[in-house]
Amino acid sequence: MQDLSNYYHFSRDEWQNFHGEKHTQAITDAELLKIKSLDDEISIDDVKVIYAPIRHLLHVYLKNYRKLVKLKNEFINNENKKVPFIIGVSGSVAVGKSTTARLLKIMLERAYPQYVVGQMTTDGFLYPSKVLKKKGLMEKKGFPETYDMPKLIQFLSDVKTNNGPVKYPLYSHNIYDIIPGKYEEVNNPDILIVEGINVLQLPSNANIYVSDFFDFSIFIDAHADDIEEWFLNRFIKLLDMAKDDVNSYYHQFTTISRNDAVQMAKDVWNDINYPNLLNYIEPTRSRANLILHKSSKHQIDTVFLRKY
Ligand SMILES: Nc1ncnc2c1ncn2[C@@H]1O[C@H](COP(=O)(O)OP(=O)(O)O)[C@@H](O)[C@H]1O
Ligand SMILES: CC(C)(COP(=O)(O)O)[C@@H](O)C(=O)NCCC(=O)O
Repeated sequence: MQDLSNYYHFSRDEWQNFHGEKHTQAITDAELLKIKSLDDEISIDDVKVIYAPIRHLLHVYLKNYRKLVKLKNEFINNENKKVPFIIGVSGSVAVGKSTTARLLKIMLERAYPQYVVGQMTTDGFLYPSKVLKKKGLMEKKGFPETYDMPKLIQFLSDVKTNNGPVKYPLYSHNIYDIIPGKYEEVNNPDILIVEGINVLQLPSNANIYVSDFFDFSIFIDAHADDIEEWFLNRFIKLLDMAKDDVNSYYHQFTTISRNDAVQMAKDVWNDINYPNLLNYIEPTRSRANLILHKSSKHQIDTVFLRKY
């Protein structure tokens, strides 16, 4: 276990008091229901108890960030240009990064209707399967060397420079590869949420890191046994979705017995995703501003806020 003495530790009960609005509800029941209908997975209780205070904390960081950018521009006699506020979300494969990022996006959009809030994953910066095969890295997908990190850093630098739309490639779980010729665009956002297993890593041959572009970062933490269960559940969902889709990578696993398919997914967890978590993802946890620890069923039981 890493030393987390550099963090304030809060139980769920303690954390829920920090939503910042003394007399009014931080989030209305109608808002909660709308968020819930967009994602049945998230418990309303978590939104109220955990995410409303996070939104308030982000407001503090955002307000300070904007002020600092303005004062810095004044210092160097530059005109005050918008610089996107970037939030990084990290944690294991299948710990719930994209679900959390999606929820944060909705909550921030509601808090700041005047702001453009973007959300993306770093999956698109994995090398395409063709390249991974050539490098003998197909069985290591998700390990640091399977990402084109210089390309990701250039992308984030372009986003911060904010001189027009910036394109990035797209990964599909369905085809288990980068989608050839398909790009998504980040266009002048006020806030960008970037989620990925690799976003807090410090490659030894680099002098600039992905996290240098972050103005706030969150690590989602849980016991490996719980994450394995969530990985297997998601695998089963993907199998169900691929039953009639011959183009899906997962279709091949629908033609063998369910037990054999689940055994294969367990092997993927044990051989790839678990070692990746242990060796390359978990060691980055203590770099995050905020750590959300989940217990079984995805319920967040402890929140760690970095002191300095
Ligand atoms: N708060 C939550 N409550 C219930 N299920 C969740 C929650 N967050 C994520 N999940 C489920 O856990 C699995 C992994 O989540 P996902 O967001 O895809 O993880 P990641 O982006 O880290 O790989 C998915 O099946 C997702 O539906
Ligand atoms: C593409 C990924 C590295 C990204 O992780 P995720 O978005 O699922 O957190 C991962 O989903 C993956 O494909 N890992 C390789 C082994 C596997 O799970 O099939």
